[in-house]
Amino acid sequence: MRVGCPKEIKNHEYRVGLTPGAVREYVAHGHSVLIETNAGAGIGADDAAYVAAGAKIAATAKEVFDNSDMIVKVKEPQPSEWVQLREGQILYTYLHLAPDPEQTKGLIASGVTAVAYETVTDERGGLPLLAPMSEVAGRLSIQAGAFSLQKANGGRGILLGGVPGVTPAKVAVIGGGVVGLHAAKMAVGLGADVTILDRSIPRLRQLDDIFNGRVHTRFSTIDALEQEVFAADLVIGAVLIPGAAAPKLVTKKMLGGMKKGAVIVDVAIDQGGCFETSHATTHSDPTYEVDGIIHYCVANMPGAVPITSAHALNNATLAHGLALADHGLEAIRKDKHLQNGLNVHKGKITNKPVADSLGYEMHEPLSVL
Ligand SMILES: NC(=O)C1=CN([C@@H]2O[C@H](COP(=O)(O)OP(=O)(O)OC[C@H]3O[C@@H](n4cnc5c(N)ncnc54)[C@H](O)[C@@H]3O)[C@@H](O)[C@H]2O)C=CC1
Ligand SMILES: CC(=O)C(=O)O
Ligand SMILES: [Mg+2]
Repeated sequence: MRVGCPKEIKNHEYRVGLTPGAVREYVAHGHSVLIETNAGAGIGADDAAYVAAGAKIAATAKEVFDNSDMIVKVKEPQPSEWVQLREGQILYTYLHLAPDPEQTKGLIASGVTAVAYETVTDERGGLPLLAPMSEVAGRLSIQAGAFSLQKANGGRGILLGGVPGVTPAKVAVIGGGVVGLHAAKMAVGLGADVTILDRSIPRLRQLDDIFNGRVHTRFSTIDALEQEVFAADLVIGAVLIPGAAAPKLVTKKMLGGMKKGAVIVDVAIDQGGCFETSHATTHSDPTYEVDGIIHYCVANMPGAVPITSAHALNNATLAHGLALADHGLEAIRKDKHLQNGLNVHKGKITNKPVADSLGYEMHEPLSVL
């Protein structure tokens, strides 16, 4: 198969869909790989490194889109990209369609077969292609929150860990999945007073075991949420209902009960966000204020640390990527986890949470493939 990888064009997105190491694997499987010039610059991989791995270099994104049977990317296609996709081509990348009706229309119109990293599943009920970026974003969320809490950055002016004789800041993490776990690890490491809220009691048990008393866990009711959010200096939004738009758990009214200068980092923003007042921001202008509360809502947080993120992402995407390149649509037909990843095929929506969120008819993957 002809596999292509354009340079990412989203704001401050420095990751790349294929690292040179991944290219070498595709080439070893007999595929040809076309990389847009400078696609790996953000991770320190120049064109020569890709040529050494067996790729050919394309001068433009158009050349990549025109000459590839499968496009491997990181972020959801931007408008200038989705018009270059076509029927018969496979798109393998993050999509986050539920909160993005425009992109969904673009992908439907293109006829492309789009596999979304974030809805591919595994045998243990996890989301293996989302998990590495959730690890990164969870860890980054505390760095972003700590920075935003500094007075000069609009925050309350409190140090997460305090100092001897002064109590630490309170951090509330809403959603104790992968993002929540990694956010809590960093916050605990910095010495903060951390509470994790989740709706899953088995998950709260697991977290209690992992942290061995170093975090508080709370079942997430409206009451519990309100109490923790009102008490917090930093709130991390980390809930997920796979494929679906995030539930708005913290309302605008609740901001009134929070401490002035408190910070929220809504990591779930790529699924629309779990704060009513969240809207997506970019790395160039990551925060804004509503009712005295600083909001950080960057939808591609891992793009800020592309060396870590691109390698972690490629580790996770390689096996299914090779299966798609080796077997084309047959790879999806014979793997229920790739069927869960299929969001759009030949103009039809094939993922139920996406269809339900946006009001489209749902088509079972096997009925359209
Ligand atoms: N902004 C960014 O750059 C990035 C955003 N993300 C996003 O972060 C979000 C979280 O991802 P993961 O941690 O991997 O998901 P996950 O599935 O591992 O964890 C989500 C957790 O939320 C919990 N939950 C669901 N509904 C809840 C509710 N009403 N109250 C409390 N907890 C609830 C679930 O029980 C689960 O434990 C996703 O939207 C993901 O796409 C991930 C990576 C990067
Ligand atoms: C998951 C996601 O949105 C990201 O890594 O940018
Ligand atoms: Mg996004």
